[in-house]
Amino acid sequence: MNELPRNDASNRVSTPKTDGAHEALARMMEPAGEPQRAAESNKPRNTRLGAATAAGMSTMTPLTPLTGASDRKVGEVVMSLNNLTKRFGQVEAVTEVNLELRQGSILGVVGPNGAGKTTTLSMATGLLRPTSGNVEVHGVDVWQQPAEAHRHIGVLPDRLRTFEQLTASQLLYYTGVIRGLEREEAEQRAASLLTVFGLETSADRIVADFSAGMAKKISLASALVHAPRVLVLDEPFEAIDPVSASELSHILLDVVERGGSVILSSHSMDLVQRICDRVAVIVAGELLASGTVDEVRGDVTLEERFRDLAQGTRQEEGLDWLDISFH
Ligand SMILES: Nc1ncnc2c1ncn2[C@@H]1O[C@H](COP(=O)(O)OP(=O)(O)OP(=O)(O)O)[C@@H](O)[C@H]1O
Repeated sequence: MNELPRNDASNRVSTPKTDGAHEALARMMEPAGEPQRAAESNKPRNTRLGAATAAGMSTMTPLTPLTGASDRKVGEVVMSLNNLTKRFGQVEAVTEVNLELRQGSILGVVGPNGAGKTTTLSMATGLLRPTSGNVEVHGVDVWQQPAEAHRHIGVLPDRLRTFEQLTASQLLYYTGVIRGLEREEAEQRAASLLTVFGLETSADRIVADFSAGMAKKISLASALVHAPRVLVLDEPFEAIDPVSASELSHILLDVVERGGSVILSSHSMDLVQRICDRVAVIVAGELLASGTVDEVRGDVTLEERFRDLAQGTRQEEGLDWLDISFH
């Protein structure tokens, strides 16, 4: 059983004992050729996974106890978006976006509504064909060798498309099998992921009956089942309650500590600032800033920087006419 954090400053670095789920996630995320990392999974860690969900709910302070993202050591480039452009008829949704994701990094993509975040991430994962430009993951072109590329990528798409008439447990199992896992391995991983995401008690429920947040969690679990090296997550925190958001943050931190890499979009500057080491700001389809969070925000908060960049393209318009309604 996990040791639960106390509701004081001492829970900023909790030291949970590892449980079966944690071990399973460790095994799943283990990059080939680095067996020593598995042994390290027994060390006390600044992470909590789903097994303590219920008991932790009353005591966790969402989004506070995370280690400094800016100190994160990142490695080689694992995904590169090269001159990506997408046109929908007359609309140029994305214009020549260049981005790199490095191993062990969490890259946050931010931008106002309609900026082109989903379009960019959809092109990155092979869901949407670029008008021009290309995407490589571990040196494999996503559009030229889709099967090979998809072995490396786990995707949480914007609009959840899933086999929702399956139970949660079936969905994870079949996703694992489709992704090439042996049946027994798929079964084990499905059980582990249900625990990691705190969905054990909903294992036999039909996914169509899940709430928006639960549906997001099961989709995220599905994205992890084949232990991809790169996770591409479109708004993973949308519709997630603060406690689950905190747990999800820790899961993502666990993934990158184990050698994975994450690119995610979010509207929460606070969250991006806390868990991402790098950030990219897209406005009106163009990449206006990218780099470490500190580089991008400069001497203001990320939110202020974001507002400056986003408002630079927007016309001021008042609602003076609305006064009439209140007279
Ligand atoms: N299938 C499509 N057909 C036509 N236009 C599209 C299509 N998909 C996206 N667009 C347009 O491309 C632009 C970028 O949309 P996108 O969904 O990538 O923005 P976003 O940054 O993800 O927005 P949000 O934060 O609101 O989710 C918008 O102008 C949108 O209307």
